[in-house]
Amino acid sequence: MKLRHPDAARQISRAAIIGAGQMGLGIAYVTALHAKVPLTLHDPSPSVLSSSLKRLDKLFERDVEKARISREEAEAARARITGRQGDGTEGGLEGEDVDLVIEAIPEIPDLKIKLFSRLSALLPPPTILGSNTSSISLTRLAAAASREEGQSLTNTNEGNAQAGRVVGIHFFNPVPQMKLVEVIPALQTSPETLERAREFGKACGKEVTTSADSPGFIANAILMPMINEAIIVLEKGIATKEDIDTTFRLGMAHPMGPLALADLIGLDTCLHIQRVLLQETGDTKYRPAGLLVRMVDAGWVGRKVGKGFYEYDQVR
Ligand SMILES: NC(=O)c1ccc[n+]([C@@H]2O[C@H](COP(=O)([O-])OP(=O)(O)OC[C@H]3O[C@@H](n4cnc5c(N)ncnc54)[C@H](O)[C@@H]3O)[C@@H](O)[C@H]2O)c1
Repeated sequence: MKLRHPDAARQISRAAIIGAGQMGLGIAYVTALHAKVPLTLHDPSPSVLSSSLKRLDKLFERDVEKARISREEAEAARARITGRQGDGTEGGLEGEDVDLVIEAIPEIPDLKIKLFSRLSALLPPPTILGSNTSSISLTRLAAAASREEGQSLTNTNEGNAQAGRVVGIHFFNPVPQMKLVEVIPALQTSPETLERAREFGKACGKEVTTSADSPGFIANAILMPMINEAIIVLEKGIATKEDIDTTFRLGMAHPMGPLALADLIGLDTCLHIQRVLLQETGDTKYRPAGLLVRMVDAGWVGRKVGKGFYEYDQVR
């Protein structure tokens, strides 16, 4: 493909990923293996960080055993990943020559807004500030990046440059297997940033789609109401969880049913997304199912803890 913008040709030669949960570690995997970009993987929780690095070792080992990659490729990719405790803004990234940051922290607007505001103060443009958000407005995150000590830089050259390098780079779970990246420009995103994000997605071995900055973008605007409805059908006692999932697997040729998929995504993440959709649209069709809220209250948030709608032996 011909690059339209000279800046878009700038290589990503160093990256940082913030949040080493299920998405952060998957993004680290494809960035190191396919895009061949060295990176630091940050998480405030020492236990999450160490279990994610162990999980990465296992993922590389599994792909070598399955002859998907050679041992040399696996070792070279693993050597590109360094774990670092913290959220990247407390001495983790200062002065680092990073071309791209992708955050994969929880789907909570205030958390992401604070992070973008801190990252923008730390890493000047043209470092791209990417978000793996499933539903939160990139335009809001870009506005947070163009604020300094609470003051808006909107429509100044500096503010435009700060906000123009923010973009949504939305990977799918599990990242090593799923072949899609949804790229979402904020209203402020520059064409160069958009093109570099698309090129990065392709370098990670993914097909890239583009969505406008609208609640839930393409994927979750459609998927989350479906998952929520499946939970409501279960809650009303219309069918068992197995029969709901079987309906989608065998009746609609989905690889997994909506309740099993909700467990894979994480019920906490589903609830956060549903709340963002409700808040952003004001449309009560996005009201989260009561059972979803109760399950999250109970801490039964899916595969990552071993229990959601189903039970799992392997906990991350
Ligand atoms: N789970 C999915 O299927 C899926 C798919 C696509 C996108 N996403 C999006 O990816 C993001 C992460 O989701 P996940 O499933 O990996 O969640 P997760 O709960 O597995 O991981 C989140 C990680 O962020 C860390 N964290 C918490 N607060 C932090 C902070 N302030 N700064 C830095 N790190 C912090 C946590 O320790 C945790 O390891 C969310 O925005 C989610 O919407 C999730």
